[in-house]
Order: sequence, then C-alpha cells, then structure tokens
Amino acid sequence: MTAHDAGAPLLSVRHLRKAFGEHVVLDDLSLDVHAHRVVVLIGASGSGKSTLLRCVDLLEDVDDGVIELEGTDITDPRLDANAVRARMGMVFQAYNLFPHLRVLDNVTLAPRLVHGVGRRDADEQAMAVLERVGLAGKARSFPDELSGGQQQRVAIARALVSRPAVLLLDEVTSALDPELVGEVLDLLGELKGSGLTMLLATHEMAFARDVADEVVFLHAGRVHEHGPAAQVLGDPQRPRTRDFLQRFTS
Ligand SMILES: Nc1ncnc2c1ncn2[C@@H]1O[C@H](COP(=O)(O)OP(=O)(O)OP(=O)(O)O)[C@@H](O)[C@H]1O
Repeated sequence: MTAHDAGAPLLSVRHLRKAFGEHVVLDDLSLDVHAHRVVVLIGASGSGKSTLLRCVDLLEDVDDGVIELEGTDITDPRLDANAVRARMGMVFQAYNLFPHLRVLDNVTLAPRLVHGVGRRDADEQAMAVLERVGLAGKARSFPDELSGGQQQRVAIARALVSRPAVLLLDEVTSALDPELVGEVLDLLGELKGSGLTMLLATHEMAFARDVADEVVFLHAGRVHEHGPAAQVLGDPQRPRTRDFLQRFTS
C-alpha cells in the first residue's frame, strides 16, 4: 500500500460499474468514506447495496471504475486480494461461521492460515477481540451452542481480528430474532465510539438514525442522495428519497 494522505478519503469508489450479464447493477457509482465515519447505505431491495459492498471486498469483479483504499487502487489485478481483504473486515447477514470449529478457532482461522500468524499470537489476538465483543467466555463453544446474536458478534470479532481499516457490514441484523438485534446494534455503537470506520447496508432506519454519521440512498445502482444522517433521514432533498422513507414510517 502506498502512503495515504490523512485528509483524503479512506475509501474512495469512483465511477464504479458492475453488470450481471445485461443487467447493470451499479452504474457510474461514486462514494467517499472518510476515516472514523459510519456511512450507511439504504435503498430498495435490488438497488445495489450488497453488490457495492461485495465489489469493495473484491468478492465481485468490477467492469469499470476505481476503488481506492488508503490511496491504493485495489481493483488492480496485480495486488494480492488476500492482503487487500485483510485491510477490510466483512460481515454478512448469515454469519458464515464454521460449525465444526470452536469460536476461538473461527476467529483465528484467517490470521493463521492466510496471514501466517503463529497459534499463540493468533489465540491472544482472538481472545482480545472476543473480550471486546463480550464473548471471551464462549471461546471454547461451538457456534450452534450460541444464540444468533452471539454468533453474529463472533462474526464481527472474526472481522476485527485483523485490525481492518474499514469494516463492511451487510444487513447484519436481518437474520436475527427481534430480541437479539439489540445486542448486535449495541456492539456496533461501541465500535463506532472507538472510532472504527464502517460502511454498512441496512433496511433498519432506526438503526441508521442511531449509528450513521452519513446516509447514502442508492437508487438503481447510483448514489441518489448522500448527506449527514439527520438530513437525509429527517429532511431528504429528493422526492425519491422521501418516497422511500415514507414507506418505512407509514
Ligand atoms: N450474482 C448475481 N447474478 C445475477 N444478478 C445478481 C447477482 N447478485 C446480485 N444480482 C442482482 O443485482 C441487483 C442488486 O442486488 P443487491 O443484492 O446488490 O441489492 P440490494 O440493494 O443489496 O438488495 P437487498 O436489499 O434485497 O439485499 C438485483 O437485481 C440482484 O438480483
């Protein structure tokens, strides 16, 4: 990675285009995320929120445009995708934990296998992040011995263990029973308090209101409106954003 100017965006997506066959899903999409900001993507189902996060995490090839992380164009095929991904943590709706591995081993797997960290150091780092998400006492448990909320907190711990520059979260509360959503949202609030940079997609406007510094409304694969959370959610400037938000409050 090249030296990064502190005032420049941590993550910069410019003129991104992504199509699946004839279907253009992201269309000339540009978006900056600055360090220590929580940027929340909202928009109708199919507007491209997940695809954007997956492109940023290099899980999808992009057709055109640039994605810069800390000043480096990460779409450059000469870069090692694993090294790039280590600078980002991604958490999905389905926690994707390995059921046959204990919590501790789920968290240490990538550091050990991908980044070559020794077992003792990996265990120490994993215990520190499990402590941070309030689950140090569950390190020896298997995923199916935990609640959905706890499993999602393990998935967040796993994403945090490599000390990512930015955390990408895709609908991380959608699969949870309503009574388990709060513990995950509380954790994200704490991570925000610690200054972690996050880009996340959600359908939960109350959550967006609580945690977002900025809200981005995506429509048909483009940024339709982007601004401070209070403004986009409370006083949207564009009719389409207003219509979308009304559907959530009516
Ligand atoms: N692998 C794929 N192959 C073909 N089409 C895809 C693929 N992944 C996504 N799409 C399409 O891209 C569009 C955008 O999907 P995406 O999941 O990014 O939207 P979203 O805003 O995250 O929606 P939701 O809120 O329902 O999760 C949809 O029309 C979807 O069907």
